[in-house]
Amino acid sequence: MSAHHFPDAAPEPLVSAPGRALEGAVRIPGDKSVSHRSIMLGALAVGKSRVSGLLEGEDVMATAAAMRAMGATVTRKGEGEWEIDGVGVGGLLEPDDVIDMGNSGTSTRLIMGLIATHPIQVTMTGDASLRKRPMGRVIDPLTDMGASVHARTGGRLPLVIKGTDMPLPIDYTTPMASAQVKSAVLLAGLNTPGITTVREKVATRDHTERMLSSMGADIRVEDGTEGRVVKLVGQPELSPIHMEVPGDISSSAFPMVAASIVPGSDVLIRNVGLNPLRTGIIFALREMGADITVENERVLGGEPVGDLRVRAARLKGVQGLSVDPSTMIDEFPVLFAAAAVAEGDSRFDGLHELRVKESDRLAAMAAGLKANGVEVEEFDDGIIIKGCGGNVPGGGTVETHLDHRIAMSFAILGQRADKPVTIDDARAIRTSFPVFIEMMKGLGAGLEA
Ligand SMILES: O=C(O)C1=C[C@@H](OP(=O)(O)O)[C@@H](O)[C@H](O)C1
Ligand SMILES: C=C(OP(=O)(O)O)C(=O)O
Repeated sequence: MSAHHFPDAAPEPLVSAPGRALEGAVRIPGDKSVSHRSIMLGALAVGKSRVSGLLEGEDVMATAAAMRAMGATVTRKGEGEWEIDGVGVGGLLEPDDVIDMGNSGTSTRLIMGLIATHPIQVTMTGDASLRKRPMGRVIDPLTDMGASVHARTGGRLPLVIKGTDMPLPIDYTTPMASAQVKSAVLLAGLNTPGITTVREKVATRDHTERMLSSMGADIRVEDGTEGRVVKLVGQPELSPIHMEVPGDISSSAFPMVAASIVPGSDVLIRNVGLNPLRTGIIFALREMGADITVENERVLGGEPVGDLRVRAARLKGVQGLSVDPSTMIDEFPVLFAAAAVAEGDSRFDGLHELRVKESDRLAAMAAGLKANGVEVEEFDDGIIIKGCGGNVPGGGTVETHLDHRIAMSFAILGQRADKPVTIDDARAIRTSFPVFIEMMKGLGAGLEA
């Protein structure tokens, strides 16, 4: 059960200080984006889906609970082994209580898409972080398709969404680079007669498209001069999924940065998902001088995977990246930690989306870096970080604002701090990477709960 069910429960601080050089091989838990989608789409298939390597973090468990509340049978068979008995497209039932999405934006926005074109009414809520996040970006297109939504001011949770029994296909251009918005519209398009079209100026992660295609849906993706166009033919019969979820590259980013910045480190990260719309962090770190090699490339569950070997390197600052931010959107906080240790200043921009994640990640990183003696300048859509060219001073306490990525980023930064870095509350780490602390300690990191 997630932390917000115990609002009075004590926070769990974490102290990070240098350990030894990081060494060893690890297998990162399953990809969060793929895990969510495997449960949602398994729930809409006809028959029994089997998924292994599922991420058993709180966010994915929120998705599982919601799909159960809407009639699917979602069963844990063993560690990471799950079975989903689908109700078929159009078969979702009205839950008899509020559904609680915890800390998870992906669960909320994608499931809103599913509800929008089923004739059911659902009340959704979430934790203090999720209740601050904007849902207008999905409310707008889902309303065009026929759903009605009553949300709190600013399109915020809790909200009531009433799906339509007469859905209309739409041709929608996403106003911001967001795989969640794209996926919400495509999932709504599943129970909509005709062709639903989503256009994006820059391509975002395409796990929904890949999984739907593997399940037999008629879905076409075309890249043109104005970006990417995805067309889905509605009301398919989806065959069940049988897949192994690749390791989460977003989680891998933490040991990747740690091994890069701790002198003498040499780490092998096995089985990492290398979908080209997710690999920005590898290129960004290499632009800063990191030593990362990809070995043993193969395909798993319709997604490319490989092993990453990361050796310590002297990182240098960068003035803007040549990498598209949407290919590494969740990895910026830990990249900022790398920039704080690097030699020379770094400037990152075009990152307005970071302000609407589990926390305002530009503000939270700027505050935490400053508290630990790093000079930064935060601006509207980015940040300038003055690299320390080695250890950061440290000694500060970081406010995580219920944001797992902020907590983990500072746990990594503490590995190169003169004085320990204190994280006010590490509980949010369970949303995406429950074994993080244990795994990092196993590699040699100095972390004390
Ligand atoms: O579709 C997904 O699984 C996700 C999309 C991204 O969000 P946006 O679509 O808001 O950019 C990302 O930040 C999130 O962690 C997962
Ligand atoms: C932004 C994230 O997730 P979500 O939007 O699903 O809460 C994340 O995991 O960094």
